[in-house]
Amino acid sequence: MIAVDQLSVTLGARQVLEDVSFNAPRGVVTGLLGPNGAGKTTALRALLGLVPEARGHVLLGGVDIRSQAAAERARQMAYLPQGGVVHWPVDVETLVTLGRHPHRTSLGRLTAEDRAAIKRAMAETDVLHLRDRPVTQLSGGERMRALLARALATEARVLLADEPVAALDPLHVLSVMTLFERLAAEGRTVVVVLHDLALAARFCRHLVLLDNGRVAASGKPADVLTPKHLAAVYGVRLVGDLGAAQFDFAIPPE
Ligand SMILES: Nc1ncnc2c1ncn2[C@@H]1O[C@H](COP(=O)(O)OP(=O)(O)OP(=O)(O)O)[C@@H](O)[C@H]1O
Repeated sequence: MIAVDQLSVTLGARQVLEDVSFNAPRGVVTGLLGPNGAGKTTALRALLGLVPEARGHVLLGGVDIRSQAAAERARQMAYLPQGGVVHWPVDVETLVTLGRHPHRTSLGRLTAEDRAAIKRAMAETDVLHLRDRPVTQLSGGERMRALLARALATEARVLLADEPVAALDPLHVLSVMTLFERLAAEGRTVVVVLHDLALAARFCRHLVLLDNGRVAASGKPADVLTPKHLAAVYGVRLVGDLGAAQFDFAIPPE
């Protein structure tokens, strides 16, 4: 669904991405991995067409994103940026409503479809009870969930999420990753930047491992998260099996 072909980005004097090629298929969650500074955020921003310095091609459903107007891209691709910073003291529901902006032809009244998408996104991220709270007064994890709700409210066919679970507690990590799995199973393309390798092994059926601006490995988790790759890219030794954690968490039944 997304095909990245020979993407290169030079920022200032620094080559941040070099001949990066990978696919993010529909129907599965793709994990974008790599150490700090490997180029993950730059790659996501280039997928969105937000890096003017980018060379190479990003195809969405076979169409080069450069041939699409920005408004069309905004309807097709939703983005959750890293860090969860919000400067305006707007309430959560107003923030989530911004996710509908690419669909709206005027700033007039919301349609029933808009309202349903906003409510669904807030329910899926467990922020309905926070809807009237100023975003600037939320905890880091609550704010990240509100920002995720904004991205989901767009109902784009592609979701790009940069470290979406870094600030979340174990239950919300599981519910957000499970939500990504479901969105992918429904036919969307979901790309998630993760640092938690065990989580990547568990929820991502496809992985792209970046190292110093290049693709070190891509494919199935078993082929990417090998002791050799982990040692070469992260400088860590794999102890045990990433797919067989000694203990685990699960979402309790209702
Ligand atoms: N505007 C810029 N000018 C010069 N170098 C930049 C610029 N933006 C990012 N970089 C560099 O590009 C490299 C990749 O940055 P990027 O944010 O894509 O990494 P990342 O893999 O997302 O890292 P992290 O895991 O720390 O979030 C880093 O070394 C960073 O310092």
